[in-house]
Amino acid sequence: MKIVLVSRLDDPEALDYTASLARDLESLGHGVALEAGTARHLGREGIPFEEIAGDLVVVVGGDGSVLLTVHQMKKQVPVLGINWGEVGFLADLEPDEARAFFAGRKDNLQVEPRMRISLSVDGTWIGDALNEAVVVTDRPAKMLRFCVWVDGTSAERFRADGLLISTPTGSTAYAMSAGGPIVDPQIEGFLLVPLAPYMLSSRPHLISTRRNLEIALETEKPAHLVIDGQSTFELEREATITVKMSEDPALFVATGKPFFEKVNHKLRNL
Ligand SMILES: NC(=O)c1ccc[n+]([C@@H]2O[C@H](COP(=O)([O-])OP(=O)(O)OC[C@H]3O[C@@H](n4cnc5c(N)ncnc54)[C@H](O)[C@@H]3O)[C@@H](O)[C@H]2O)c1
Ligand SMILES: Nc1ncnc2c1ncn2[C@@H]1O[C@H](COP(=O)(O)OP(=O)(O)OP(=O)(O)O)[C@@H](O)[C@H]1O
Repeated sequence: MKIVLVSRLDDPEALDYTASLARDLESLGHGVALEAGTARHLGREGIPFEEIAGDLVVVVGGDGSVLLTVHQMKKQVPVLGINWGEVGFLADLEPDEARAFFAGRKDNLQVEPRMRISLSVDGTWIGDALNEAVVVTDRPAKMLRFCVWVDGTSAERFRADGLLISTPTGSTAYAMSAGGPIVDPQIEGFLLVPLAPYMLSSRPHLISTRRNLEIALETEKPAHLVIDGQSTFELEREATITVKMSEDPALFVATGKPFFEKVNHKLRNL
């Protein structure tokens, strides 16, 4: 296989581990390259995220590192995360499991697609999100007003600190903290979770990807949209966000660890 390795850069032990994993994978007969930032830290030449291609990207880091890699790749390549982070929900293997995982496989990796959401603001595409897009006010302790349009019908109008538009993958991240449900990643849907809504009762909504979903910002206050904690966009006053299922899902290598076991083990005692 042609494998690209990405390491988190702020931890020398993760970089050392990545270098030794590169040697192990080469000795198993794989073609190994390093992502440019990782390579620079190891004194080698590498490939920028945008140009990553091949059969597999191995990310040594936590969820932030996996999100960054998926966000930066122009063309999605299957990702396998090795958990060198605090939670590592998206990083399935522990460092001591990686060698046995690769020793048992030459090139028959099973890959699971994970839906992403494609986001446009006032008709211009701004990016795809694997976890979520969150709209937040620029001014602390000020509320925004939102209207949610589903198939041209005004479904909900409310004031809140912000609004999360999450994927099922993101349901275990920010959306969970904001009171949203855990959504099986095999379901395709848009999960809307308001942040501190100003009303007596408000419920998260799970909306089919077959519907036309638009979020209108009905406010004069400055706001930002953040994708996966990676990119931030300034929103014009009264911007309209169009939400679609991306045609370019993220691809994750299936390691055989059941999703609901991970929920139980990794998210119970945070
Ligand atoms: N209050 C919150 O829960 C909150 C606030 C801001 C951002 N976030 C999340 O952080 C993500 C960015 O990650 P980061 O590591 O760069 O930021 P970060 O360093 O602020 O960490 C956010 C935490 O969320 C966890 N996380 C991220 N994606 C997850 C997922 N799909 N399932 C379970 N846990 C997950 C990470 O392990 C980490 O512990 C955003 O996409 C957002 O979902 C959460
Ligand atoms: N190759 C890279 N180039 C630049 N920045 C990187 C790279 N890899 C990781 N980062 C950044 O370094 C930080 C590492 O955090 P990461 O989320 O991986 O670990 P963590 O916060 O300890 O774990 P978790 O998110 O699982 O709790 C993130 O902000 C990530 O975006």
